[in-house]
Order: sequence, then structure tokens, then C-alpha cells
Amino acid sequence: MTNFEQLGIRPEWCEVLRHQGIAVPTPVQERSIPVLLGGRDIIAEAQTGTGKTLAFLLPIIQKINVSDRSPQALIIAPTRELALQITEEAKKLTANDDKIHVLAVYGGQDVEKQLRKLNNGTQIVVGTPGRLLDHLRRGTLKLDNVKKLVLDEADQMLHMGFLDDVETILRELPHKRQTMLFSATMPKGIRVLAKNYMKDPEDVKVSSKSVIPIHQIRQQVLECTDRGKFAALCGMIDTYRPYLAIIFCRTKRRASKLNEDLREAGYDSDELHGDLSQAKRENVMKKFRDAKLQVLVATDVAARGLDVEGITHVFNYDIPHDAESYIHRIGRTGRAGGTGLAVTFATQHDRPELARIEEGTNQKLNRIQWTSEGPVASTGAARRSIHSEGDEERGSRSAGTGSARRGSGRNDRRDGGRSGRGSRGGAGGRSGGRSGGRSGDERSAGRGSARSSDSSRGGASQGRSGSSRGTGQGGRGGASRGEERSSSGWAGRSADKRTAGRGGAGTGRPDSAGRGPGRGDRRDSRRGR
Ligand SMILES: Nc1ncnc2c1ncn2[C@@H]1O[C@H](COP(=O)(O)OP(=O)(O)OP(=O)(O)O)[C@@H](O)[C@H]1O
Repeated sequence: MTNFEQLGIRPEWCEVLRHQGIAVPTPVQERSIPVLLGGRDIIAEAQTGTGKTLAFLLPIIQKINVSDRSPQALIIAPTRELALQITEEAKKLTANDDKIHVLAVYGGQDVEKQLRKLNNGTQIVVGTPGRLLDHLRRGTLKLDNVKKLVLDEADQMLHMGFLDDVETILRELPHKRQTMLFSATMPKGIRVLAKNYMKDPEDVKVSSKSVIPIHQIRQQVLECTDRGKFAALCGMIDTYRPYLAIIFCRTKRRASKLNEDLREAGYDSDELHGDLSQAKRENVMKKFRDAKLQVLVATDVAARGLDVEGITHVFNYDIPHDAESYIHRIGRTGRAGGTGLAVTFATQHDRPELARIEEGTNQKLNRIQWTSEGPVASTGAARRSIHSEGDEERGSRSAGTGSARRGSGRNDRRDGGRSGRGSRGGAGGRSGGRSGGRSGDERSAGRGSARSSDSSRGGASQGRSGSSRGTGQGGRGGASRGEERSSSGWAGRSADKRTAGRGGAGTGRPDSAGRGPGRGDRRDSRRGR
């Protein structure tokens, strides 16, 4: 098995990775890192959640000239959240190296503060196009020394809406530079366009049968009416009990309204979209990352790149308008070899979009309907409960459908399992307890009555094995699906840790009495975290 050192990464950086529990390169890392260390331009396309960020960060960091404090690498991302996330990841890598400085430059933040930091000398600048342009126009950002440029989510950056800004920024960059394009989707037209800005780029396409990691993300289409949507969503949350869920809406207003309705109905929800202040956006993301919030209602601002551990469910409350958007949205779950469930709500009016998505992703999606009994498969003459269907098709692998629906106490809305990534064998991670896994009882205190008293349902649990991870988030208990390994085998997790959690809460598999893990089980599993 290849390791990072064999790819050309220096031992000191490999050591940093090991401390984060990362030992085995993912396929996109394996193929991109040598190309990038060799100085070539690259267009890299690989499924969501497969480690593209490290694929470009490692070669950049390794090549920084530490005696020069001017910007040497520029990474452009489409959203503030993503720019911040990349910055955090770069800072985590360079935490022990006080000669490498990374700065996030994004809108909504105090310009003066950013300026001071820029003037103090920073070699890696990560930014959103608007704010970068702002600094360029003020003359406060000099890019003459930039040798490396990354367009993350490149297809979006080169699409209408961003293209003009990006082109203006590119004009400020030295001609002699290395250009790197990364995304999970790279439509042909964009590839052709991209080559105008690049020199003989190497095409790295990590081939797999599907553009979607189908072994990790289980997908369903929920056929419903506009009127029935909200009730079906509540029913799904109650039944599947996501650890963390993102619900995507088409517009900021719809996201805001849905969040309001969910909160009114007693759900632990908040919103993320462009109408909020930057402070609120950052606060919401922090709460969500810390699992202090179960449900995040968002626009497509959260669709690309966000890597939040523990997202077990994605609900497309409003259908995405195309296949690319679908791929990125549902890719917020099932990351780094973990598993998740993606449910797309579709009304009659959504049929054209649904057809586009199926065509673009080259698959026919499973249809279900919501009934008072819970979800049922809507294909075929005789409707079957999807619980049994899930078991037949996927055994215990399914996220969120392995349960018998026995009622849905709202005081028991979150399953104990954490995202199914399993452990990274994090040598340096904290293994202390995690606050996120509060029991349902705590969460619902004072929230009115539960809908039903029976809590013995198997929900959408994709537990993370009780391992530590170097993110400082602490080890997470819950069930692991240690038996499941990403087909490429890269997931970098130690087998012992992955299996350690097996048999705990949240495998989603009903017990012999047809019940899933009860609340008691889940509480027990949390205690160990
Ligand atoms: N070699 C590795 N072994 C284990 N985990 C890894 C490895 N490389 C990256 N990861 C982790 O995998 C997760 C997903 O990585 P990342 O966010 O870079 O995915 P991505 O391919 O950029 O996804 P997207 O297309 O959604 O932006 C991160 O939490 C990252 O720390």
C-alpha cells in the first residue's frame, strides 16, 4: 500500500498527518500529489469527501519558501465557509511550524483586521473572489509572487457568476505559475474553458463506476405534494433520527421560513444562507460542527465542499436544479468512507429536474412515499415497507431505514451513532468525551410533549467507532460499521478501532423483535465517549 512518503511528502509532514490519524493516501491524493510536486498543472476530479483538500494543500505547504513572507499560494473557493474550512485545515497542518502563515480573506469580515494580518506577511492566502478583488483594487494584496493557484470547486468558479471575478484575479497573477483545479464534478465545457488558463494540465480523473459514492450514500426520492412536504420531513426526522442533518432549500427565504417552522415544531434547527451576518454564519457553523444543533436548513451555500463530521442525512427539501448540484449537496454525507442517507423530495412539478438528475448521475433513484405508517416504497403495484426492502437490499448497511417505525417521540430525535466514517486511528486526537451526543432527553427538556412514547426504533445511525481523531473533536462512541471499508481501501482507519464500536448503538439493523437500538443502548454508547 502506498504511503505519503512514497508520494514525495517529507517525513515531517507525514508525521503531522499521522497525528491526525491519516496514514493512507486516498486515490485522488495518490494520483495528484506526485503530479503537483513535479510542478505540473492539474485538473482533478474525484468524488465528494475523498480528500481533495489535502491533495492540494500538502504539495503547496511542502513547497513554501519560509524565508519569504509574501503570498506564494492563492486558493480561491466559492463560499466563505469553504474558505474558512480550507484555512483551518491548512492551519492544522502547519500548527507546529511558526514560519508558515495562512490567512482567510473573505467577505463580511473586518477589512482592517484582514489588512493587518496580510501586512504581517502570509504565504498562503485562501479567499472568496469578491473580497480578494476588493483587496486587489485597494492595492492591499499583492499577488506578484504567487507561484501556485488553486481553484477549489473549480467548475463553479469558472461558471457564470464567478467567472468574471476569477478572470480579473487571474490577470493579477504571474504568468509563470502552477494552476490546480479540483472538484467532484467537471463538466466537459468547463474542462475545455479551464485549459485557457492552464499550461498542459494533467487530467486526473479518479474513475469509479458512479459519480456518487453509492456505497456510502444511500439515495431515495420521496414523492410528495407541496402541502405534504413539511409533515413528511418531520416524519422523516422523527423516524430516522439523524445525528446531524442538512436540509437544502432553493431560496434564502424558503430556508428561513422552513427553519422557523421546524423550530416552532420543536426541532433543534438553525439556518445558513447569504442573508445572515457573517458572525451569525460562523456561529451557526460552529454549533453544527460541535453537534450542538441537529438540523441545519441551508441554501446551496452549504452544498459545496463543507466537511462536517457526523452528517448522517441530507434532505433535499427543494429539489436541486441539476445533477451537479445534486452530487455536491448529497456529498455532505457519506464522507471519507462513511455512510449516509440522502432523501430528495419531489412533487409532480419537479419531474423535469428529477429526470435531469437521474440522467446526469446515470441512475434510477428509488421512490418512496410518506404514509402515516412511515415510508413505503412507491414503485411496483404492491407497496412494500422500505424497511424490509432496505434489509433485503443492503442488510444493515442502510443509513436510516433499518428501523421499524414505532412512533417518534420528539424527545428522542437523535440517534446515538455519529457519522459512519469510522476511526482514523488518530494518534494525536483527543479521546475525551464529546458534548454533541447529548441524549434525546436532554435535548428536549422543556419542549413539550413527545409524539409517542415508544423509543425503540432503529434509526439512521452510522456511528463512528469510539476512536479519537486529531481534529480535537474527541473520540466518538456509537456504532461503527467496521465491516464496511471503502472499496479503494484508503480510508486510513485502523481495523481494530473500526470494529471496536461494532455491536453498539446505531447499526440501523433491527433486532430480532424488529426493533432498532433503544434509547438505553444509545446512552450507554455515549458514555464511553
Ligand atoms: N488520506 C486520508 N485518510 C483518511 N481521511 C482523509 C484522508 N484525506 C482526507 N481525509 C478526510 O476526509 C474528509 C473529506 O476530505 P475533503 O473535505 O478534502 O473532501 P473533498 O474531496 O474535498 O470533498 P468535496 O468534493 O465535498 O469538497 C476530511 O475530513 C479529511 O480530513
